[in-house]
Amino acid sequence: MLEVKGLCKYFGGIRAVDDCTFTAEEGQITALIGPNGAGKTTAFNCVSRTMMPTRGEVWLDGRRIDRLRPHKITGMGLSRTFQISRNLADMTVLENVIAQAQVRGWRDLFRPAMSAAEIDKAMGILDFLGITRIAHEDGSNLSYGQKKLMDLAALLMSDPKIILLDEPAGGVNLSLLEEIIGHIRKLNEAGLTVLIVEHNMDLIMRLSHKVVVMAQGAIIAEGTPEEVRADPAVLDAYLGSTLDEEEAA
Ligand SMILES: Nc1ncnc2c1ncn2[C@@H]1O[C@H](COP(=O)(O)OP(=O)(O)OP(=O)(O)O)[C@@H](O)[C@H]1O
Repeated sequence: MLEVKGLCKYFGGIRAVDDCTFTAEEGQITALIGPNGAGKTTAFNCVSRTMMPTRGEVWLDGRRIDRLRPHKITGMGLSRTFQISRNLADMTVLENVIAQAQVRGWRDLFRPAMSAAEIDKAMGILDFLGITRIAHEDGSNLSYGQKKLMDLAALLMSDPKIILLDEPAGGVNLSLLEEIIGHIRKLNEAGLTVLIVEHNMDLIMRLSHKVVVMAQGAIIAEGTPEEVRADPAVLDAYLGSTLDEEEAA
Protein backbone atom coordinates (compact mmCIF):
# COMPACT_ATOMS: atom_id res chain seq x y z
CA MET A 1 0.00 0.00 0.00
CA LEU A 2 1.15 3.55 -0.79
CA GLU A 3 0.64 6.15 1.94
CA VAL A 4 1.20 9.87 1.43
CA LYS A 5 1.21 11.86 4.65
CA GLY A 6 1.23 15.67 4.96
CA LEU A 7 3.02 16.07 1.63
CA CYS A 8 4.11 19.64 0.76
CA LYS A 9 6.01 21.02 -2.22
CA TYR A 10 6.63 24.74 -2.44
CA PHE A 11 8.22 26.63 -5.31
CA GLY A 12 9.15 29.94 -3.69
CA GLY A 13 5.79 31.38 -2.70
CA ILE A 14 3.76 28.86 -4.73
CA ARG A 15 2.26 26.08 -2.62
CA ALA A 16 1.94 23.54 -5.43
CA VAL A 17 1.18 20.71 -2.97
CA ASP A 18 0.08 21.74 0.48
CA ASP A 19 -0.38 19.18 3.25
CA CYS A 20 -1.81 16.33 1.16
CA THR A 21 -2.62 13.01 2.79
CA PHE A 22 -4.03 10.07 0.84
CA THR A 23 -3.51 6.35 0.23
CA ALA A 24 -3.51 4.07 -2.79
CA GLU A 25 -4.74 0.70 -1.54
CA GLU A 26 -3.08 -2.48 -2.68
CA GLY A 27 -4.76 -4.08 -5.69
CA GLN A 28 -6.88 -1.01 -6.42
CA ILE A 29 -6.91 1.73 -9.04
CA THR A 30 -6.74 5.17 -7.42
CA ALA A 31 -7.12 8.33 -9.49
CA LEU A 32 -5.75 11.76 -8.64
CA ILE A 33 -7.84 14.37 -10.43
CA GLY A 34 -8.33 18.12 -10.30
CA PRO A 35 -8.37 21.22 -12.48
CA ASN A 36 -5.24 22.50 -14.25
CA GLY A 37 -2.55 23.61 -11.84
CA ALA A 38 -4.11 21.71 -8.91
CA GLY A 39 -0.76 20.11 -8.03
CA LYS A 40 -1.34 16.56 -9.31
CA THR A 41 1.87 16.18 -11.32
CA THR A 42 3.93 17.79 -8.55
CA ALA A 43 2.44 15.33 -6.03
CA PHE A 44 3.26 12.48 -8.45
CA ASN A 45 6.82 13.76 -8.85
CA CYS A 46 7.29 13.83 -5.09
CA VAL A 47 5.85 10.32 -4.64
CA SER A 48 8.19 8.86 -7.29
CA ARG A 49 11.00 11.09 -5.98
CA THR A 50 11.73 12.73 -9.31
CA MET A 51 11.26 15.76 -7.06
CA MET A 52 12.23 16.19 -3.42
CA PRO A 53 9.20 17.13 -1.29
CA THR A 54 9.49 20.23 0.90
CA ARG A 55 7.85 18.33 3.75
CA GLY A 56 5.84 15.20 4.41
CA GLU A 57 6.26 11.48 4.12
CA VAL A 58 5.66 8.77 1.53
CA TRP A 59 5.46 5.14 2.63
CA LEU A 60 5.41 2.03 0.44
CA ASP A 61 4.45 -1.27 2.08
CA GLY A 62 5.43 0.05 5.50
CA ARG A 63 8.78 1.52 4.40
CA ARG A 64 9.45 5.22 4.22
CA ILE A 65 10.60 6.10 0.67
CA ASP A 66 10.58 9.90 0.41
CA ARG A 67 14.30 10.23 1.03
CA LEU A 68 15.37 7.32 -1.20
CA ARG A 69 16.86 7.73 -4.66
CA PRO A 70 14.40 7.16 -7.55
CA HIS A 71 16.11 3.94 -8.73
CA LYS A 72 15.86 2.48 -5.21
CA ILE A 73 12.13 3.21 -5.25
CA THR A 74 11.84 1.49 -8.64
CA GLY A 75 13.70 -1.47 -7.14
CA MET A 76 11.06 -1.62 -4.38
CA GLY A 77 8.35 -2.02 -7.01
CA LEU A 78 7.14 1.51 -7.78
CA SER A 79 7.46 2.72 -11.39
CA ARG A 80 6.00 5.66 -13.24
CA THR A 81 5.33 7.07 -16.69
CA PHE A 82 5.70 10.73 -17.69
CA GLN A 83 3.24 13.05 -19.45
CA ILE A 84 5.79 13.52 -22.20
CA SER A 85 7.24 10.32 -23.68
CA ARG A 86 10.89 9.73 -22.77
CA ASN A 87 11.58 8.09 -26.11
CA LEU A 88 15.35 7.88 -26.80
CA ALA A 89 16.45 9.00 -30.27
CA ASP A 90 17.82 6.55 -32.89
CA MET A 91 16.60 3.45 -31.09
CA THR A 92 13.96 0.91 -31.97
CA VAL A 93 10.95 0.35 -29.73
CA LEU A 94 12.54 -2.83 -28.36
CA GLU A 95 15.81 -1.02 -27.61
CA ASN A 96 13.92 1.87 -26.02
CA VAL A 97 11.92 -0.43 -23.76
CA ILE A 98 15.05 -2.22 -22.59
CA ALA A 99 17.27 0.88 -22.31
CA GLN A 100 14.73 2.95 -20.35
CA ALA A 101 14.39 0.13 -17.85
CA GLN A 102 18.14 -0.60 -17.64
CA VAL A 103 19.80 2.58 -16.46
CA ARG A 104 19.16 2.87 -12.77
CA GLY A 105 22.61 3.90 -11.59
CA TRP A 106 25.87 4.93 -13.21
CA ARG A 107 27.24 1.35 -13.08
CA ASP A 108 24.53 0.32 -15.53
CA LEU A 109 26.15 2.53 -18.18
CA PHE A 110 28.87 -0.13 -18.47
CA ARG A 111 26.56 -3.10 -18.89
CA PRO A 112 26.46 -5.10 -22.14
CA ALA A 113 23.80 -3.82 -24.55
CA MET A 114 20.82 -6.21 -24.38
CA SER A 115 20.76 -9.69 -22.91
CA ALA A 116 18.70 -12.50 -24.48
CA ALA A 117 16.62 -12.62 -21.29
CA GLU A 118 15.84 -8.89 -21.55
CA ILE A 119 14.85 -9.26 -25.20
CA ASP A 120 12.54 -12.18 -24.34
CA LYS A 121 10.98 -10.26 -21.49
CA ALA A 122 10.50 -7.08 -23.55
CA MET A 123 8.97 -9.05 -26.45
CA GLY A 124 6.57 -10.72 -23.99
CA ILE A 125 5.47 -7.30 -22.71
CA LEU A 126 5.09 -5.89 -26.25
CA ASP A 127 2.95 -8.95 -27.04
CA PHE A 128 0.82 -8.35 -23.92
CA LEU A 129 0.24 -4.78 -25.12
CA GLY A 130 -0.45 -5.95 -28.69
CA ILE A 131 2.44 -4.01 -30.24
CA THR A 132 4.98 -6.66 -31.30
CA ARG A 133 4.51 -5.39 -34.88
CA ILE A 134 6.33 -2.16 -33.99
CA ALA A 135 9.16 -3.78 -31.98
CA HIS A 136 11.76 -2.93 -34.62
CA GLU A 137 10.37 0.47 -35.66
CA ASP A 138 12.49 3.50 -34.89
CA GLY A 139 11.04 5.01 -31.68
CA SER A 140 10.96 8.48 -33.21
CA ASN A 141 8.61 7.33 -36.04
CA LEU A 142 5.82 6.33 -33.70
CA SER A 143 2.46 7.98 -33.36
CA TYR A 144 1.75 9.75 -30.08
CA GLY A 145 -0.42 6.84 -28.93
CA GLN A 146 2.19 4.22 -29.84
CA LYS A 147 4.73 6.16 -27.75
CA LYS A 148 2.35 5.94 -24.79
CA LEU A 149 2.21 2.16 -25.21
CA MET A 150 6.00 1.98 -25.56
CA ASP A 151 6.37 3.93 -22.29
CA LEU A 152 3.94 1.55 -20.60
CA ALA A 153 6.01 -1.38 -21.86
CA ALA A 154 9.23 0.18 -20.46
CA LEU A 155 7.54 0.67 -17.11
CA LEU A 156 6.54 -3.01 -16.93
CA MET A 157 10.13 -4.18 -17.48
CA SER A 158 10.97 -3.45 -13.83
CA ASP A 159 8.27 -5.90 -12.58
CA PRO A 160 6.49 -3.19 -10.58
CA LYS A 161 3.91 -3.82 -7.85
CA ILE A 162 2.53 -0.30 -8.19
CA ILE A 163 2.49 1.88 -11.29
CA LEU A 164 1.99 5.64 -11.46
CA LEU A 165 0.50 6.70 -14.78
CA ASP A 166 0.72 10.41 -15.65
CA GLU A 167 -2.10 11.21 -18.11
CA PRO A 168 -2.11 7.85 -19.93
CA ALA A 169 -5.03 9.03 -22.08
CA GLY A 170 -3.71 12.55 -22.76
CA GLY A 171 -4.00 13.37 -26.46
CA VAL A 172 -4.93 9.84 -27.62
CA ASN A 173 -7.79 9.06 -30.02
CA LEU A 174 -10.97 7.22 -28.98
CA SER A 175 -9.98 3.75 -30.18
CA LEU A 176 -6.60 3.93 -28.46
CA LEU A 177 -8.33 5.23 -25.34
CA GLU A 178 -10.38 2.01 -25.25
CA GLU A 179 -7.18 0.00 -25.74
CA ILE A 180 -5.41 1.83 -22.89
CA ILE A 181 -8.39 1.39 -20.55
CA GLY A 182 -8.34 -2.34 -21.38
CA HIS A 183 -4.60 -2.63 -20.64
CA ILE A 184 -4.86 -0.78 -17.32
CA ARG A 185 -7.79 -2.98 -16.29
CA LYS A 186 -5.92 -6.17 -17.27
CA LEU A 187 -2.79 -5.08 -15.37
CA ASN A 188 -4.87 -4.31 -12.30
CA GLU A 189 -6.68 -7.66 -12.54
CA ALA A 190 -3.24 -9.30 -12.70
CA GLY A 191 -2.50 -7.76 -9.28
CA LEU A 192 -0.89 -4.38 -10.03
CA THR A 193 -1.81 -1.42 -7.86
CA VAL A 194 -2.39 1.68 -10.00
CA LEU A 195 -2.27 5.42 -9.25
CA ILE A 196 -3.38 7.59 -12.18
CA VAL A 197 -3.31 11.31 -12.86
CA GLU A 198 -5.79 11.93 -15.65
CA HIS A 199 -8.13 14.57 -17.06
CA ASN A 200 -10.27 12.12 -19.04
CA MET A 201 -13.34 11.67 -16.81
CA ASP A 202 -14.64 8.73 -18.84
CA LEU A 203 -11.48 6.77 -18.05
CA ILE A 204 -11.54 7.85 -14.39
CA MET A 205 -15.19 6.95 -13.87
CA ARG A 206 -14.87 3.57 -15.58
CA LEU A 207 -11.62 2.41 -14.01
CA SER A 208 -11.13 3.88 -10.55
CA HIS A 209 -11.97 2.24 -7.27
CA LYS A 210 -11.20 5.50 -5.49
CA VAL A 211 -10.84 9.10 -6.66
CA VAL A 212 -8.81 11.74 -4.80
CA VAL A 213 -9.59 15.30 -5.88
CA MET A 214 -7.02 18.12 -5.62
CA ALA A 215 -7.53 21.85 -6.08
CA GLN A 216 -4.98 24.60 -5.45
CA GLY A 217 -2.52 22.18 -3.84
CA ALA A 218 -4.96 20.66 -1.35
CA ILE A 219 -7.18 17.59 -1.28
CA ILE A 220 -10.79 18.71 -1.38
CA ALA A 221 -12.61 15.37 -1.76
CA GLU A 222 -12.05 11.63 -1.75
CA GLY A 223 -14.37 8.70 -2.44
CA THR A 224 -15.81 6.41 -5.09
CA PRO A 225 -16.28 7.91 -8.57
CA GLU A 226 -20.01 8.28 -7.85
CA GLU A 227 -19.35 10.06 -4.53
CA VAL A 228 -16.90 12.61 -5.92
CA ARG A 229 -19.08 13.25 -8.98
CA ALA A 230 -21.93 14.27 -6.68
CA ASP A 231 -19.74 16.38 -4.37
CA PRO A 232 -20.54 20.12 -4.65
CA ALA A 233 -16.95 21.07 -3.63
CA VAL A 234 -15.64 19.17 -6.68
CA LEU A 235 -18.11 20.85 -9.03
CA ASP A 236 -17.14 24.23 -7.55
CA ALA A 237 -13.41 23.56 -8.06
CA TYR A 238 -13.86 22.61 -11.72
CA LEU A 239 -16.37 25.37 -12.44
CA GLY A 240 -14.22 27.91 -10.56
CA SER A 241 -11.18 27.00 -12.64
CA THR A 242 -13.18 27.25 -15.88
CA LEU A 243 -14.46 30.68 -14.88
CA ASP A 244 -10.92 31.80 -13.91
CA GLU A 245 -9.66 30.72 -17.35
CA GLU A 246 -12.53 32.52 -19.09
CA GLU A 247 -11.85 35.69 -17.10
CA ALA A 248 -8.16 35.49 -17.95
CA ALA A 249 -8.95 35.05 -21.70
N1 LIG B 1 9.05 23.64 -11.39
C1 LIG B 1 8.12 24.53 -11.01
N2 LIG B 1 8.45 25.78 -10.64
C2 LIG B 1 7.52 26.68 -10.25
N3 LIG B 1 6.20 26.40 -10.19
C3 LIG B 1 5.80 25.18 -10.54
C4 LIG B 1 6.72 24.16 -10.97
N4 LIG B 1 6.03 23.04 -11.27
C5 LIG B 1 4.74 23.34 -11.03
N5 LIG B 1 4.60 24.61 -10.60
C6 LIG B 1 3.35 25.28 -10.22
O1 LIG B 1 2.73 24.45 -9.25
C7 LIG B 1 1.32 24.41 -9.44
C8 LIG B 1 0.86 22.97 -9.63
O2 LIG B 1 1.33 22.50 -10.91
P1 LIG B 1 1.13 21.00 -11.39
O3 LIG B 1 1.76 20.88 -12.73
O4 LIG B 1 1.56 20.07 -10.33
O5 LIG B 1 -0.45 20.92 -11.52
P2 LIG B 1 -1.34 19.81 -12.26
O6 LIG B 1 -2.52 19.59 -11.39
O7 LIG B 1 -0.52 18.63 -12.59
O8 LIG B 1 -1.76 20.60 -13.56
P3 LIG B 1 -2.11 20.04 -15.05
O9 LIG B 1 -3.37 19.25 -14.89
O10 LIG B 1 -2.33 21.30 -15.83
O11 LIG B 1 -0.96 19.22 -15.52
C9 LIG B 1 1.02 25.33 -10.62
O12 LIG B 1 0.71 26.61 -10.11
C10 LIG B 1 2.34 25.35 -11.37
O13 LIG B 1 2.48 26.56 -12.09
